Amino acid sequence: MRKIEHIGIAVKDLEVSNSLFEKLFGAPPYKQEEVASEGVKTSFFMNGPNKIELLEATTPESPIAKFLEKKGEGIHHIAFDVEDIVSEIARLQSEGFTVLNETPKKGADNKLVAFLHPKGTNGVLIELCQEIK
Ligand SMILES: CC[C@H](C(=O)O)C(=O)SCCNC(=O)CCNC(=O)[C@H](O)C(C)(C)COP(=O)(O)OP(=O)(O)OC[C@H]1O[C@@H](n2cnc3c(N)ncnc32)[C@H](O)[C@@H]1OP(=O)(O)O
Ligand SMILES: [Co+2]
Repeated sequence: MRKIEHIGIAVKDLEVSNSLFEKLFGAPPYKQEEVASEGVKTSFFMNGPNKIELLEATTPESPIAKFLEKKGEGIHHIAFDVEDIVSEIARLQSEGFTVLNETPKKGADNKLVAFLHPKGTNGVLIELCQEIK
């Protein structure tokens, strides 16, 4: 893991939060994208070394919907940039972490992603991201 790729924030209403974070950062989101497989629509701010990802649920079954129900709006996950997600998954599994999807899946912002169960990482949901070249 080389650096934080993005911090994911669960929000109830993406449009409302886009306006709020545009005031905070002084710039609009540089990208908005729906990831149907995750039941989310997202917007990305700060197109640099550390990004902010806002996520709104698009289905009641979405992990974001469940999270909002249980915990309300707030930091949802921390994503780390990895060079080779397949070998990183194998390494983490050998270290005893629970990888929620052994096969990397297509995420937002042109990435392959995988997640670790928060129970094994002191209550913090960790996402691995590999840039699709
Ligand atoms: C891919 C697009 C985009 C990208 O960057 O490319 C994204 O980031 S998409 C983000 C949304 N997708 C995911 O989060 C996928 C991984 N998440 C999951 O598989 C689930 O959310 C899971 C397994 C973490 C929890 O699902 P479950 O059905 O078990 O929900 P529960 O409410 O029963 O939770 C069990 C237990 O975990 C705690 N929990 C849940 N979510 C989080 C979280 N984000 N951070 C910390 N802890 C979390 C929850 O509180 C429960 O704990 P307990 O002590 O039992 O109350
Ligand atoms: Co993410």
